[in-house]
Amino acid sequence: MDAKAVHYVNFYASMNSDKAVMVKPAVSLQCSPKFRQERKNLQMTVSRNAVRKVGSRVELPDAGVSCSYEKFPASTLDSGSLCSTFDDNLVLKGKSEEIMSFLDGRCIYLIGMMGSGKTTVGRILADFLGYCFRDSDKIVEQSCGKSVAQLFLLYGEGYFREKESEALRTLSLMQCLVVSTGGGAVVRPINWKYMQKGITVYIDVPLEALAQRISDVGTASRPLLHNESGDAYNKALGRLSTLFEERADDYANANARVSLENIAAKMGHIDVSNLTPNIIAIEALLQIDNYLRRKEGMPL
Ligand SMILES: Nc1ncnc2c1ncn2[C@@H]1O[C@H](COP(=O)(O)OP(=O)(O)O)[C@@H](O)[C@H]1O
Ligand SMILES: O=C(O)C1=C[C@@H](OP(=O)(O)O)[C@@H](O)[C@H](O)C1
Repeated sequence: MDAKAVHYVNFYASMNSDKAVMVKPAVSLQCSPKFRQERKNLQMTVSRNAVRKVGSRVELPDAGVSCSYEKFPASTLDSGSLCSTFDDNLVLKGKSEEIMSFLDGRCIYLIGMMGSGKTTVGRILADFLGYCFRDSDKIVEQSCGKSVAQLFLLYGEGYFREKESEALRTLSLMQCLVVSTGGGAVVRPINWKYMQKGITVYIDVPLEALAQRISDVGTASRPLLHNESGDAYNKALGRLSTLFEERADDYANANARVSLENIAAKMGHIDVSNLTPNIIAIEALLQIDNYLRRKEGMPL
């Protein structure tokens, strides 16, 4: 049977967090309509290599999914590499411990469009790295005693940008922070200067997924999206597209990039909306590790 007949494979495996042993691997698959009749003849099996512990570090095992059709021998699906869902916390812990000494207290600045998950993912990273989490929008709000939306309304965007730069300057004097920056912080060169002692990580989320998230929660707290006409999803998408065009080159300057499309492709997902904040945080740690290794001339 042609592997392309298989739409996607859901692979689930979990790890016993004490013994770092993967248990209960399971698999299910979705076929294209043309092959649904044949589904009963299709056998899926999951094989796994042992989890390796090197010191305190847990190495992800490879998992193989093979597919046999009626009496034909099993062959490994060629529909892309599959990455299993392990105990995320264990992986986050292992990877954080691994990069901690390389990081040496340097701050991590998360950059990316509004709604890209900088706050959500940032809190997870801070937790596992033993860092403090800071949100530059919140610092501005506390120092001015007004919400971001009020500041835009009362004094305009320029005033907010000044306050945002002040917040980043203050943060640049500190160590061991994960900072969620405002989506537009990247457009001012001075802000890059403030972030340069740390590591900048761009969370790259397709605009359609951003528009979906933002229209789900509403645009009241995001003044740059608030005045468009049309339905919530389309107005968010239109405005995000314009802003992204203006900012894409700035985001590309980040030290590391976390692309949700790349993660989804690695995991065999079709849709980035299936990616949990933990999975994205794991990818962020991997990309930070790669950046630090490249910088030190170490093998990846
Ligand atoms: N991986 C994810 N999948 C689905 N929704 C998410 C994900 N990450 C964040 N969200 C949701 O998207 C919205 C924006 O996330 P947030 O972390 O505040 O983004 P940012 O700080 O970049 O503006 C929130 O409602 C949050 O719960
Ligand atoms: O993209 C932007 O220009 C903005 C993003 C917002 O922060 P989040 O990215 O945290 O939503 C906030 O700073 C302000 O509304 C402007």
